Amino acid sequence: MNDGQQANSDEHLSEVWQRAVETLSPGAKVWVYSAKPLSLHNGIMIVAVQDDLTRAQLESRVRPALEHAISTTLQQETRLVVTIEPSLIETLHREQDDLSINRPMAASVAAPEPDLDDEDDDTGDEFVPSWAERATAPPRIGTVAEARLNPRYLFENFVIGSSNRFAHAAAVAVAEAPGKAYNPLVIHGESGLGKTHLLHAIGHYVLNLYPSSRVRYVSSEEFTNDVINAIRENRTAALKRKYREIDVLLVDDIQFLEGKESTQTEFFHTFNALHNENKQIVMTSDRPPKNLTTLEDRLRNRFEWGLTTDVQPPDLETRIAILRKKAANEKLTAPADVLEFIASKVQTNIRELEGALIRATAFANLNGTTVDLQLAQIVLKDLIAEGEEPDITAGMIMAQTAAYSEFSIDDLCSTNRSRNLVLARQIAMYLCRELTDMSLPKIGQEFGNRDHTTVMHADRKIRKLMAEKHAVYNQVTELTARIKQQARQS
Ligand SMILES: Nc1ncnc2c1ncn2[C@@H]1O[C@H](COP(=O)(O)OP(=O)(O)OP(=O)(O)O)[C@@H](O)[C@H]1O
Repeated sequence: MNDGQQANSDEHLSEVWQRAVETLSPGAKVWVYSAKPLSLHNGIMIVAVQDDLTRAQLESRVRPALEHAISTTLQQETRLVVTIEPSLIETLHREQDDLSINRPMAASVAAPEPDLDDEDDDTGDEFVPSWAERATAPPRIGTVAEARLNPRYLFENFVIGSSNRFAHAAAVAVAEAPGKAYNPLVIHGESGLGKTHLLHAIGHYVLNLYPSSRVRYVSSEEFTNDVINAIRENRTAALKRKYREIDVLLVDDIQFLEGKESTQTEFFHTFNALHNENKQIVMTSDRPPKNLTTLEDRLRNRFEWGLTTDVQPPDLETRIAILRKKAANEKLTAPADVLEFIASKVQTNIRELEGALIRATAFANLNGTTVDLQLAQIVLKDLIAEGEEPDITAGMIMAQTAAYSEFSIDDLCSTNRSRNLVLARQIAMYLCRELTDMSLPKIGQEFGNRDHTTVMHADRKIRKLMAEKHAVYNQVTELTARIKQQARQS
């Protein structure tokens, strides 16, 4: 982004913010008068206030109204992240003196961003992220960068789809303003869906943005071992230094803390020490914290202080995009029909998805041949049989959607066009596309003999809505889970 574009984007940010503020009641306006919008990226607006009290009031009283107003203006569901900038008071006074009140202040946060949203960007190798230019900013704190991060787990290599869009946006927000956006951030989801990738990506991003910050990545198992060894060898002071004298703590798989009493106690104190100092904590888990039932209440409770977000299995388009990116990054050659075949067969675990691609290309390499569809089908036969999804029918999808939306199957097939019913019908059509092998005309037939273009339109519309509206996304995700469960039982 050049200077002119940056100025335009600052102006846009400021305008969106002002419009939202104008919709507030006079009582609510009191809490936003000194707030400053800093950045707007991927459905997250970061706003700075000068102290904890203002942040708490803004979060509890004004947030819903502001989010609603901003989302309406932008026509995109937007979350507000409130950060604290104590220097804001002075800056405000200075700026008011200058009569340039609307100019965003925190250059380090509002500077141009890499286009993280571009799912088709396969030019990762040449891409120089704009934060690389900012990396010369004065060190924020500390002098040692401590991280063992996988160099491939970068935001640039992470393909965004409706299944992970929110988790990705939250991760970027946290990486841009550690300790200020969401603290702690917990990302949960089933195995192989990108939680560790996002955790490492946060670490890389922070280290690029703030080269001297101290980032520590640890799995819960390593943390447990460290605690056990420290106790045994009487080195608890060193343990405390290791985990408390850092700026960003990234903890993978916190479900493994369950049932480990002394580790939980140590983690509790570590958490408190870091959180009190506004140091960032990010954790991953295979379940939401509230379902970590054998974790001490006080820990579970703290895990819910910040933001909890999930990653879901990716849809077909995202799976294909992930394979394309993987093939480009690893210089693997596989034609489009092979990628589509693998993506259509391996649906629930990205690690397995990548594994299938690597297996097919490795087999071809070893045999001095190239990968084609026939070869992929033979090589992956066993893996695909294992991972086969239960058979899902249009009837199941319609029955579950009808029950969920409180309409009847007849309603879904009728010509009635009331708003809620149209949405439910379109979701059901979309799910037929996503979860079955039925052709467009066949789906149309199932829904009261509709034309295939109606199904195509529904499919496109729901994809778009899922990317824009968290409510629709959640609805579709929940319905998908119910349908799969029914299919498994029948
Ligand atoms: N959205 C994505 N784009 C590109 N690659 C992805 C994406 N999601 C996951 N991957 C890749 O899939 C593999 C598995 O991801 P990862 O290890 O982060 O999963 P996880 O959720 O942490 O699993 P587990 O709970 O088993 O540790 C990694 O190689 C990762 O790079």
